[in-house]
Amino acid sequence: MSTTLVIYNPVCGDSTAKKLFTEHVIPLLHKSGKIIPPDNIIETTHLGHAGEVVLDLLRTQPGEHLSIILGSGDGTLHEIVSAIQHSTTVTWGKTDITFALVPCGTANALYSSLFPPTSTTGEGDPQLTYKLQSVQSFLSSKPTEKPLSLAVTSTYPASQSNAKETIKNIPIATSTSVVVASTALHASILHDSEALRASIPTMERFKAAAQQNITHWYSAKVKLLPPPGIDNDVLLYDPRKNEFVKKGSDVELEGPFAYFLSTVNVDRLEPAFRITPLFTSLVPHRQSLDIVIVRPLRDPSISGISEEAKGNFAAKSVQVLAQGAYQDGAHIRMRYNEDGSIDTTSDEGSTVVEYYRCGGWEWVPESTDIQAHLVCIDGEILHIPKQGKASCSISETASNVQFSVFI
Ligand SMILES: Nc1ncnc2c1ncn2[C@@H]1O[C@H](COP(=O)(O)OP(=O)(O)OP(=O)(O)O)[C@@H](O)[C@H]1O
Repeated sequence: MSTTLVIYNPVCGDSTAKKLFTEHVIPLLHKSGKIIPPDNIIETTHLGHAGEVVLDLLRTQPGEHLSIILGSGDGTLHEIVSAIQHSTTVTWGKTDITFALVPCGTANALYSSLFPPTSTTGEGDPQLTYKLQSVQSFLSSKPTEKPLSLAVTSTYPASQSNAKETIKNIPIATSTSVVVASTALHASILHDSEALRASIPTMERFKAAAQQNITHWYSAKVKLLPPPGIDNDVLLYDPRKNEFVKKGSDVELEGPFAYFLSTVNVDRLEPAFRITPLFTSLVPHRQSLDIVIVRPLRDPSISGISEEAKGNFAAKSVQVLAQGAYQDGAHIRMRYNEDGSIDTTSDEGSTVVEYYRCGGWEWVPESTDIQAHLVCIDGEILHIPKQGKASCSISETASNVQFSVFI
């Protein structure tokens, strides 16, 4: 059995989802013969509402396939997937959910990765045409469905052992990303920008949060794990060859870190911010995470950890993001000259960014570094307990449910 649900978030992005759905999306569905009963058209009224609606439907109308026309940003999609991941009281039969995404959010990372803004075609209003591509695929006679990978991240307490048992591997919190799982600068910005929401209601709060954190170096140890399966390796991008090279079955990295961010399903976090560009230019053969790491001690002009060094390095972190990620992903080719300046044309010198492709990661923060204890999962913030750790791994399903997108 197949059910179609329409869900839109009226307050996401610039709050135009309701108008878009009333004037264009729902009439288009009806015109194409997809009559959606009013009870299956939901305007969300509160945080978490979209997840509640989907769980209710899975409980009352268990079926093999559910299509959701979703008008939102990435946050609402994350809520739906997380609600299903957390629904441990119910064992779902094998279920597929396919989303027809209508980008109505602020960033729309997933939509703009699947439909890069330059690909707009067709007649009429180009902006509207651009936004309806996934719905048009849903309505076509042979829709293409692209499976979504999930990145499941859990935080763990410090291992405690006594004579009888060792208490470990019981997560404190778990959340599921369809876009991003990060620590370091990105997690701090998302965390602090929420705290600034009341005093700076505009997007300027992200800039203010970045300024608060740009000089911080995050003390942690990292382990990268291979994708599931036999004979899989952690891969590191070699810009000279423009290919990934094998780095073995696990890779350990010492901090400090300025930047540590992994993505699934996307090459960008907003239309112009291509932070993991290789996801679309060197397409992965299997489900995996792309990770971008910046470790300041790779800079030849920095000999140790000092406040002065942190201040000097801040400009380079900005350069990686502003002249790299915002310039079509140019940061992956940046190298250090001997004096520490950044070169985008050279083939020599160590890379500024380490770009890995792998199946998961473990982040163990230094207990004295409070900021290193934050993890960002599609905008949701998890807190790693003191002496604990965070662990992230790729997954195909959440609670037996497989997700995909009409493309
Ligand atoms: N009626 C509502 N009132 C308040 N919040 C709502 C309502 N409906 C949904 N929400 C919440 O709005 C939040 C933001 O939604 P969403 O992420 O889709 O948009 P966005 O933040 O604008 O976009 P993006 O994630 O692409 O930046 C979600 O956490 C969702 O739970």
